[in-house]
Amino acid sequence: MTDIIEIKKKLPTQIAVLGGGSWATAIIKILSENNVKIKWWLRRKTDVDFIKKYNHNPSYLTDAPLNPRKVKAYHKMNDALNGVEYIILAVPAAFVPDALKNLNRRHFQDKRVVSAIKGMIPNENLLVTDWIEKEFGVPQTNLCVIAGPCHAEEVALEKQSYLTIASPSKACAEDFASLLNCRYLQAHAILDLYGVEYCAVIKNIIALACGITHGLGYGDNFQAVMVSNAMQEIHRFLDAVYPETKRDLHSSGYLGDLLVTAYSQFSRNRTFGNMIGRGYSVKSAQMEMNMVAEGYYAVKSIHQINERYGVEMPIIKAVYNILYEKAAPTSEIGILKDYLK
Ligand SMILES: NC(=O)C1=CN([C@@H]2O[C@H](COP(=O)(O)OP(=O)(O)OC[C@H]3O[C@@H](n4cnc5c(N)ncnc54)[C@H](OP(=O)(O)O)[C@@H]3O)[C@@H](O)[C@H]2O)C=CC1
Ligand SMILES: O=C(CO)COP(=O)(O)O
Repeated sequence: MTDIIEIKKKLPTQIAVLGGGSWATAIIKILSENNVKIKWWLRRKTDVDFIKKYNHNPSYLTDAPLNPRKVKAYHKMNDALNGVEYIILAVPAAFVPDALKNLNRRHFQDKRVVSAIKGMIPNENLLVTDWIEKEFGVPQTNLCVIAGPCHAEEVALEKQSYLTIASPSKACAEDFASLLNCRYLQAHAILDLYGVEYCAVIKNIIALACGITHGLGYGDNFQAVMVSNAMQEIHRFLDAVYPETKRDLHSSGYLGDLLVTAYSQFSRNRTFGNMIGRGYSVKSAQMEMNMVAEGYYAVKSIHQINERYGVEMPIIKAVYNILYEKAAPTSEIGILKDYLK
């Protein structure tokens, strides 16, 4: 009996990763450092074939080698989900309903679901974990999110990084965090699922705002004040929507996540905002970027959710007006200037 338990302990954990972008690729690289088997679903058959042949993602983090003993690529999602303990979602939020449209509750039964997504499901204005619970009946105790200041590009370079794994279930968060710890990454578990998830969504909008102001010619002095004000904005919103007395917004899962995205050269949200500040239209900025800036979709959801709560969120309002109401960036940021202190 003891022998059987020991053998079971040594069996690799089977994990499905859904999504073929930079973050999915980075997460697979991290997980491959541990005792796991990864079944990786990508939407393009040509990408699946390329990975099988060359053990690299042809389109994102193309230099990161993939370990073929641990990683198998699939084009059929059903095959990728077969027999796994964890399902990691790494498709940008706006595409999640379409990507999962052929799945049902059975596919999620008795599995832990990890959202690596920092965005909202548009139209429904739901956090990804809320949507998964609603659509597939996954209990909250089997849900967690990956957050924290971590860009895929730095993971690919094995630069020391940290992640925060949040779940209302301590076991779920700790078990998953233990699968990520490796020589260049530390993951820690916390219990504030919604707080972390909302903060990760809103910080993308703030990074977009930082890009807009940079594009308009504002400097570091202005950005520092805006980021400080943004943290207060996040604080007010979370207190209204999901109050939690033990939440420490200064920790890296919240403030750290905001800082890295607001300041990093790798941030898609900041890059997208910068183009808007420099005079690109939303359409042309999207076409030029070829990667997804979640903040573009998220600002609409947060703006609409906040219509119910009425929290003072001048930065969110300015970004919403610029992206969805065709307001001129110069005048919106001009108005914002008077709010900030
Ligand atoms: N990149 C990062 O450093 C981090 C990203 N995140 C989050 O991870 C999530 C995924 O982002 P990321 O990997 O960076 O995105 P990328 O922009 O790198 O890649 C986008 C991915 O989405 C796929 N996609 C596009 N349209 C669809 C669709 N209709 N159905 C299914 N898949 C589609 C693309 O496929 P194709 O190539 O075939 O077009 C591609 O695989 C986001 O929520 C992001 O905020 C979180 C932390 C860090
Ligand atoms: O969330 C991220 C890093 O923590 C990625 O941010 P961007 O999507 O702006 O690149």
